[in-house]
Amino acid sequence: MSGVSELSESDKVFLKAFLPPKSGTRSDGRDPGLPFVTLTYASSLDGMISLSPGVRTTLSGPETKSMTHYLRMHHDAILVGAGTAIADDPGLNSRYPGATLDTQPQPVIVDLRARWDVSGKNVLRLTSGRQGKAPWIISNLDVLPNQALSDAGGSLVHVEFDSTSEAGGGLGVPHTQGQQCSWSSILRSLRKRGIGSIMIEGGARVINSLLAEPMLVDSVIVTIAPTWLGVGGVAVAPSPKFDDAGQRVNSARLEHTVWRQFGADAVLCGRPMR
Ligand SMILES: NC(=O)C1=CN([C@@H]2O[C@H](COP(=O)(O)OP(=O)(O)OC[C@H]3O[C@@H](n4cnc5c(N)ncnc54)[C@H](O)[C@@H]3O)[C@@H](O)[C@H]2O)C=CC1
Ligand SMILES: Nc1nc(O)c(N)c(N[C@@H]2O[C@H](COP(=O)(O)O)[C@@H](O)[C@H]2O)n1
Repeated sequence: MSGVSELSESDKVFLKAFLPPKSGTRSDGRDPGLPFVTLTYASSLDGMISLSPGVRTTLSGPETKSMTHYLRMHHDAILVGAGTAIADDPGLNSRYPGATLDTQPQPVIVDLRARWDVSGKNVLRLTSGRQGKAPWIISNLDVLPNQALSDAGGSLVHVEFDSTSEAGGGLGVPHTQGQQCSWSSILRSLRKRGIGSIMIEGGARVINSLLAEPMLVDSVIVTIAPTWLGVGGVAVAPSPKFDDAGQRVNSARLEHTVWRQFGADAVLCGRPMR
């Protein structure tokens, strides 16, 4: 049993405006070289997404879990960072009723330093059972680092390092977190491979850096669970932002927001203010 059930018609209507347009590409005439990007995650009331770094933590209830699998089915790809792949061993497929191999999202893992060993992991188990697609790895390497991955049909999406990242964190991420690729390069490379829409699930580093790049994000869908994870959890907290006068301002904000209750959880949808 997957524990994923059909959404009600009214739940689907609530989500509709925040889903990628049918063609899978942006509808507003802007950059056709970028996919439609949905940033989506589940948060506690204290803004945490897991109990501590590297710990898989269930926040979504059955209704919001079903919503996540509905959203996955409506995107061409689903992306997580290596930290999430290592911590969660995610399946990265859609278990929504009626999902077929054709409607499965393409799993994408950002793993520049080849930290994630995919051997024996859930995503490959699902690939071999034809319940999901073989993952793509975003890396600046030239060949896939893992034999199990190439045997399963996975592939490498080569993206160069962002030349500004060592100097100060080109994605609004402190430079102590090492070299990185620009989100624009990652997303453009995926678009060139036919990805018209992508659901980005996390983890914290991925979400925080994307919140600093509102031009790249089309929709944000956040599940808010009625619980506090407490000090020491992994927080969604983008880097501080300053105006031209050097005054601290809000790091990011949503507009056109709508809220709805799904079981015990609240779901917030909005568009990043640019
Ligand atoms: N509640 C929720 O909805 C979710 C919770 N999580 C939780 O988040 C935690 C993991 O978060 P983090 O440790 O922050 O890891 P993460 O999943 O954000 O991955 C960070 C890693 O991804 C790579 N990366 C990300 N962006 C990059 C870029 N632009 N260029 C180059 N490399 C890049 C780097 O290897 C980096 O170390 C886990 O505990 C997981 O359970 C993860 C997803 C969703
Ligand atoms: N929507 C949501 N709610 C939670 O409570 C979560 N912990 C997550 N985590 C994300 O889902 C991935 C697990 O996916 P599978 O069910 O194994 O396919 C995990 O890696 C996070 O990206 N999401």
